[in-house]
Amino acid sequence: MTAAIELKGLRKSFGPTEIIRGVDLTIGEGERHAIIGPNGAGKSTLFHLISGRYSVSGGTVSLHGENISNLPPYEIYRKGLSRSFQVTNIFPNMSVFENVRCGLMWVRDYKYSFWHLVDRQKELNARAMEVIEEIGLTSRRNIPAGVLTYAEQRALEIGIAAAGGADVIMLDEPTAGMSHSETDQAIELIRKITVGKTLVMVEHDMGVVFDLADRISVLVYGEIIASDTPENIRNSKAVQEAYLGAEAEE
Ligand SMILES: Nc1ncnc2c1ncn2[C@@H]1O[C@H](COP(=O)(O)OP(=O)(O)OP(=O)(O)O)[C@@H](O)[C@H]1O
Repeated sequence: MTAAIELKGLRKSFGPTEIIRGVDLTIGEGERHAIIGPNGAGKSTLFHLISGRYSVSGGTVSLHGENISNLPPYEIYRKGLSRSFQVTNIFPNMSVFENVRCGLMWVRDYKYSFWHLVDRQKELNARAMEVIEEIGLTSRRNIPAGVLTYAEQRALEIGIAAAGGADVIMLDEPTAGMSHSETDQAIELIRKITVGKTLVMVEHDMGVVFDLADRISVLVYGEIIASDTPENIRNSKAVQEAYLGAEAEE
């Protein structure tokens, strides 16, 4: 298996408290991988360590075999890893179209000269329209993004995360706060938009996780206690005791 992401002995402390306590994890290219675990297990922290928002206290993060530990997020992005945020980070006063186009301008290896931009106007516009079509917002393309419904904003955000051509997409709780039908639509969108890419997501909704993920890692108190197929995770006694069982009892 070729690794899209490889974590080796990864550690993160905040002051004296160690939150991520030696994580080893390999996520294969083209895999859809979910990270689950109880509240406070360190899922978001792990997410931020991979995407470069937090510096690592120990160990390494590799992207396609290259050590990216402690690189700034924009450099990691240029190397092909794109992430969304739990809180939407679109520009509310800009139109849907402009938001997507803006995301596209960050395509890795893109040259940021003005003339280069002008040259690529048509190509950019056409690609932006394709992305908007993919996320089902064609009829909403000219309205300010801030006017979209919550679910539409999340779809836009997922579209922007994928638009730049990154081959590793990280989504933090992509269906949080959605209704059942919105969640179903989001699952389909994520499936569609990540074809041929690697997906890493943190998600609380077990329906989403078991529906989308090829493999699931279970993080408990900063350690991965299991990393396996959905079926094996569902049947794992250790996981049930540490996490799923505890949830079922709630
Ligand atoms: N910047 C920070 N400074 C200090 N402590 C932090 C920081 N970020 C997270 N923590 C602590 O690390 C622990 C893990 O938090 P984290 O948000 O990574 O967990 P999580 O598994 O994502 O939780 P949840 O499912 O509730 O979102 C928590 O005890 C939290 O208080």
